[in-house]
Amino acid sequence: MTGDNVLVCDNIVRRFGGVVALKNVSVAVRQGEIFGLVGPNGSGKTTLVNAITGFYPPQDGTITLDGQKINGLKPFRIASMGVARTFQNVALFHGMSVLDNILMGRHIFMKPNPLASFLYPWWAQKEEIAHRRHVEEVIDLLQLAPARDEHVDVIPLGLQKRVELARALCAEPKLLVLDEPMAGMNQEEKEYMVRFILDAQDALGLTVLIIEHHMDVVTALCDRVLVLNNGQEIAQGPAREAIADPRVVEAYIGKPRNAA
Ligand SMILES: Nc1ncnc2c1ncn2[C@@H]1O[C@H](COP(=O)(O)OP(=O)(O)OP(=O)(O)O)[C@@H](O)[C@H]1O
Repeated sequence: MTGDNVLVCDNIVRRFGGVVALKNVSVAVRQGEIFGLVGPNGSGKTTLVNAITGFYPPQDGTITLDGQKINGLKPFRIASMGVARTFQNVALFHGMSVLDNILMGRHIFMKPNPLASFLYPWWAQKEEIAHRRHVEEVIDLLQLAPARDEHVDVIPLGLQKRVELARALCAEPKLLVLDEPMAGMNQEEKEYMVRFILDAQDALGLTVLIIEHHMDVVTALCDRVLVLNNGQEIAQGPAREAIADPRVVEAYIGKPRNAA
């Protein structure tokens, strides 16, 4: 699995005590695609994302980003190599505005150098303007301008999730990892979010790995999917085909009583 793959996970194993959360899971995400991670509750989706982002490194197997091995690296190192992430439960900085939260996405590019800033203030100013320009582009893309000065604690959940997406986009990721970006949203909010993700992919040429439970969202967004059950792959391939696989249907709704 090489070529235009941004992310390659090869035979990933992760145990928690006696629970084997991932059993030899392999997946490759291609440049520019939206790849879905699907499966019933407890099937290992978040564990795989945690392995990729360095929160729970795998005990076996290899993970590479653009051909570079990343398993074993700390989360901040993996983030600085170009993996940005949103969380199942929104993780924004409380007490701060929408704009300040989004600006935090640029921190991986900020290398404070007081001496350089003192000697060359124009240089620091130029850098600040470049950060602002990128942030404004993302704000426009996700239509967040009307909410930019609001406190994140008082805006609706759908908007909070959009702010989290904006913050991740500001990191200019090679790989954007979205953990259930539609969780808790109503139908209208979900449709908006699908549109924003597709627009962002189109404008910024993103590569996305997304955990998603809503099958209408999966088919609207994903080029390909990996379906997990009990920590193992049960299907992988184009979204519509994979989720129609009888093993996937069975994992979600169970076997009919009269089946052999
Ligand atoms: N930190 C942990 N400690 C112990 N067990 C864990 C831990 N994280 C995950 N597990 C176990 O690993 C298995 C897979 O969990 P995981 O959260 O990856 O599933 P999931 O597919 O993301 O589920 P959901 O859709 O409900 O979020 C479960 O049995 C879970 O209890």
